[in-house]
Amino acid sequence: MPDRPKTPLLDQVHVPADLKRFSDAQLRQVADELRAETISAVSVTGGHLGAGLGVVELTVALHAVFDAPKDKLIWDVSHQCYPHKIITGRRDRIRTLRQKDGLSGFTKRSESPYDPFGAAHSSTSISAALGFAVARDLGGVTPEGLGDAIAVIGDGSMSAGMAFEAMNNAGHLKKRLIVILNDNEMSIAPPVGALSSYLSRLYAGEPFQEFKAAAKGAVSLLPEPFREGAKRAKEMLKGMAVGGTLFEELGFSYVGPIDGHDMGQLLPVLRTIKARATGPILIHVLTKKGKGYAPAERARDRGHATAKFDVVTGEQKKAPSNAPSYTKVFADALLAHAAQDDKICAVTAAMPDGTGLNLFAERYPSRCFDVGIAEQHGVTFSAGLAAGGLKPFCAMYSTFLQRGYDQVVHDVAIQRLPVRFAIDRAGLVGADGATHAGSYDIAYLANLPGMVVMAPADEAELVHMVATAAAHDEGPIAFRYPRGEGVGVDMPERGEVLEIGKGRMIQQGKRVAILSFGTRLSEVLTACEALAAQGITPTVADARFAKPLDRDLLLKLAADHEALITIEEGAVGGFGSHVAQLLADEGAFDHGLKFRSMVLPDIFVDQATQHDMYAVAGLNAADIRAKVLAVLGIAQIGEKTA
Ligand SMILES: Cc1ncc(C[n+]2csc(CCOP(=O)(O)OP(=O)(O)O)c2C)c(N)n1
Ligand SMILES: CC(=O)[C@@H](O)[C@H](O)COP(=O)(O)O
Ligand SMILES: [Mg+2]
Repeated sequence: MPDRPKTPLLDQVHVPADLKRFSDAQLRQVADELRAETISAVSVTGGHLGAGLGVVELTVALHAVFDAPKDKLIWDVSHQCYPHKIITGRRDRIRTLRQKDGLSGFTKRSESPYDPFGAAHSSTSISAALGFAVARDLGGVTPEGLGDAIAVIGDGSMSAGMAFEAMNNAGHLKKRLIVILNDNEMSIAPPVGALSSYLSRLYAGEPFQEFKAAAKGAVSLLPEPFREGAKRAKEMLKGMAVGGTLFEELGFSYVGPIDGHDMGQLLPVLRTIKARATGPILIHVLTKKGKGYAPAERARDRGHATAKFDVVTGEQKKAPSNAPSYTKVFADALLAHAAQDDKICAVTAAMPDGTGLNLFAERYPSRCFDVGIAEQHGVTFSAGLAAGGLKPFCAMYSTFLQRGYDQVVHDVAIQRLPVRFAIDRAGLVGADGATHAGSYDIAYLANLPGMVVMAPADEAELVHMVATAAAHDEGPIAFRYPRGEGVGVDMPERGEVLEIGKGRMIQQGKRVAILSFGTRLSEVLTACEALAAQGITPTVADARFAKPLDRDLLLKLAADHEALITIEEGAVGGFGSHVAQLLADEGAFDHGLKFRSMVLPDIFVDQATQHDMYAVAGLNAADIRAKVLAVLGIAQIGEKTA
């Protein structure tokens, strides 16, 4: 077991109230110990390291000054919440982070009263905090009471429209509300966009102590030692073109920037604001992502997410890979098409590395657009690019595309614009858990008129689907693929354009047919090997398309077998539902066809390995085999037929 750091003061902190006994000097030491404990814990679990290290001092200061759980501390995205978890009664389980039956890697209401609001998708914290503030003032009731509402939001997350919708509303409502802008000049990748440049201009070249306190009276919110500097800063501000910060224009008092690693600044500012704030206030805190751990500070992503690692060397312990990831296969295939067709361009919403578009950006910088955390804009921007005659590949994680759904419907589908949706992280994703599961895209896309929806069974199929999407100019088209490695099949030299709406036969069998959509096909084939030992040979087909369906293939499978099973890595309402609808409409059930649809269960599956999550979902080879036996009425030893 790796050595645990010595943490004499932190050992005395079981709940945040324990911090109140400490002097400011001791709180500084608690922060140091908390940083060491965070590094130690993440070294054995892996996870989001850099963001948490950047807010260690802020976490201690907030909990020392405010009174959680009565005061509602809401972490945006909440990938920075590990230090918060350690000092809110979960230290004993911190080395179970992101594992099956362990602590979630994000805040979660069901996990602790100190997590008043769950998150994992970004830019929700100000809206939620404003809701708490209004509930407090209108006599709302929670078991812990309702005090201050404090949102901590990063500079990357601040770029999303939703954050500004909340600021706009909060400035209007004028409730006491505290927003802490944690500005580390980083998103997952270096942040992009005009807001990022604006934030940099707010503090460029000035010492932290010279607060730009709000022209509208925030100077009075500052503790004495800071007032003089603040007044000087205010004078300076008057001379600047901005005249006041954007946040002030939105109705917030603005305090900052302050050094988020200096408890000597954090504690007095927070105490004064707690004592005096009346309306909405934004505190601009400057931090370093990865602070205090050299390998994270040095890393390109500032230690945003890491595998397990050696604390001394920082070396990550990654399992060797046997096949390229789906992400890399997509990225390489897209590059090959982009080399032939200069109309191809690519859009990512703050996930260049995660979607593989970092490679595209390197090769074709003028045709690659990182729009920041702005999925709604990213989708409609892609629609505009398509309307303008380009061929945009809008690459987003399934779970984040949810945020741009109206744009998919209203701006893309209704106008039949040929946006190519490359949907990564489809299905269950593992350690990030339910918030990041790509469970719904088949259902929410396949119901849209004119939308083509594909899923590759393996990485070679993905290459064909990229080619198919590149060639498809008639309307929107989507292909979805999972997190992680492919299955290790031979790769085609170039992608082949698939016939829209046509599936393929994999093996001919009898009695039961299994129609797979996506990468469960390898589990189906494993199940078939086990069934072969029992003398059962199912027919297996790969649907390739959930929309449009291969009507001929479906009707043939229905006609030639006594049972048909569909399987997909998606929630109910997707592929299987569309198959059932078609078969019902065609009368295929009128003569006794047995039909089963294997989909994700109607629960949010908690984090575990992808394999274990699929076991919970009942979509692994053993479950498929059991389903085949059950539908054929062949009881397994110790089991009933279904
Ligand atoms: C809606 C949405 N899109 C994308 C992401 C992926 N994501 C997680 S953290 C992150 C960067 C956040 O940057 P910032 O808010 O500055 O926090 P930092 O990591 O710098 O502390 C991104 C893009 C997300 N969680 N939610
Ligand atoms: C917090 C967040 O949303 C991202 O950091 C996410 O965890 C990335 O997931 P991948 O590891 O699948 O890229
Ligand atoms: Mg940031």
